Amino acid sequence: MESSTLKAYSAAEISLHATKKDCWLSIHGKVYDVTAFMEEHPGGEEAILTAAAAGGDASQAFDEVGHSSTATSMMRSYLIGAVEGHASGASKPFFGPMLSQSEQGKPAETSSAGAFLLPLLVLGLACAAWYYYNFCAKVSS
Ligand code: HEM
Repeated sequence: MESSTLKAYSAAEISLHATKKDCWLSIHGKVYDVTAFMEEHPGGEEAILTAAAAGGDASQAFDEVGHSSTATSMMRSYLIGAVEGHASGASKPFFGPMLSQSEQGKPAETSSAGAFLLPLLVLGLACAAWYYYNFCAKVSS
């Protein structure tokens, strides 16, 4: 994968770039130079600078905002490297938390209940139609 060709940066090095004119962030094991993006960031410069000043690891802050898929695809343009020793981070899927939630949460139950009710509904309608046509046939004859 691309992560193997990325340059590795230590957490200490990333934290040195925490100003408006030179700002790096690490998000899920990848390093982004967001200097050029800060002014355009819809969430404001401050949000990014605060995350950078806090040591550069903005993974949690980024996830908590619930950034859109547009935001995640924009990140690619600012990617400059990977965090040193963060092997799992590079391969960790971004949607991991969301997937595990739906695996154990209510959405799964709802969909299996729906899958069970639909055939019952079809069967019910078929029985009603059968009864209706039989009844009509008896009345008309
Ligand atoms: C490379 C990193 C980042 C990119 C590309 C990015 C991109 C974006 C984009 C495109 C939006 C508009 C809403 C959306 O599409 O989700 C947004 C909103 C926002 N972002 Fe970021 N963002 C980054 C990092 C961060 C970080 C580190 C924080 C720290 C807290 C942050 C906080 C916010 C906030 C507060 C909003 C506003 C949400 C709202 O008003 O609903 N972002 N960001």
